[in-house]
Amino acid sequence: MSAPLLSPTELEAALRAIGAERYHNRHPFHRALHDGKLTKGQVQAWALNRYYYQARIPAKDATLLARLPTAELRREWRRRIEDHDGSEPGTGGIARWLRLTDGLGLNPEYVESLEGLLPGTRFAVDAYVHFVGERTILEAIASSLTELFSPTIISERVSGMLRNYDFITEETLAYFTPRLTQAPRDSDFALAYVKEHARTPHEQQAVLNALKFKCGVLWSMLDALDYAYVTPGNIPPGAFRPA
Ligand SMILES: O=C(O)c1cc(C(=O)O)c2c(n1)C(=O)C(=O)c1cc(C(=O)O)[nH]c1-2
Repeated sequence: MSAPLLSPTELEAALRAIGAERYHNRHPFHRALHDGKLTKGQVQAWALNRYYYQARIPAKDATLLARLPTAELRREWRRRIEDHDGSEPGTGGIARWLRLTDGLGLNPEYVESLEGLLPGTRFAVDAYVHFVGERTILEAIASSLTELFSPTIISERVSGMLRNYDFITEETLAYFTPRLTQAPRDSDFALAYVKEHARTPHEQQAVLNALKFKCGVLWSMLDALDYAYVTPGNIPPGAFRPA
C-alpha cells in the first residue's frame, strides 16, 4: 500500500514520533552518562569522540550551503556555520567544545588530531556529511531535525552531569548553554521548511526517512562508545585509552 498524503500537522506529528522512539536520549550510554554511572575515563572518551561530530558539523553545513538555491536560504544556513566556527579564534561551538575536553583533562592537540577517535564515530559522522552532500535539499534539511529534540537532552545531561560527577563544573559544560537557544531557532526553521516543501507522499516519506537516518547516526556513535568503553578489553587498536 502506498503512503497517504499527510497534512503539515500530521507530518510534524510523525517526525516527533520518530524522535520519541529513536533519539539518542534513549541510548543506554547516554542514560549512564547523565546518571553518573560512568568513570572519568569513559566521560573523556565520550567528549573526545563527540568532538568529531562538532568539528564536522560546519563542514556538513557548508556542503549544504553551497547547494542552496536562494540568498534567503543561504543567509539562514550560514548562521549555523558562524555558530560553530565563531567569528574569530577562540569563539564558536568548536572552541567551546575544546573547553569541555580541556576541563576533562584532555590535551587539546590530541583531541584535534583525531588520533584517538573510534572508527565507529568516524564512520557515523562521515555518513552524515555524505548524506547531506548527496541527497535532495529537502532530505538534507530534514536530517538536521534531530535538533527538535536536543534542548531536552541537553537540559537532562547538564543537570545530571553537574549533580553526579565531582569533576564536572558549569564552566566545563558551558558549550551547551547557547545551544538551548540556537537549536530551537534552527529546528523551527527546518521544520517550517519541510512542512512547506514536502508536498507528495514520496517527499514526506523521504523526510521521515532522513530523520530516521540521522537518529541512527547519533545512536551508532553511542553504540561505538558503549562497545569500546564499557566492556573491558574492547578498545580498538589506536583508540583513546583512559589513564
Ligand atoms: O547534545 C546533543 O545531544 C546534540 C544533538 C544534536 C543533534 O540532535 O543532532 C546536535 C547537537 N547536540 C549540537 O550541539 C549541534 O551543534 C548540532 C548540530 C546538528 C545538526 O544536525 O546540524 N545537530 C546538533
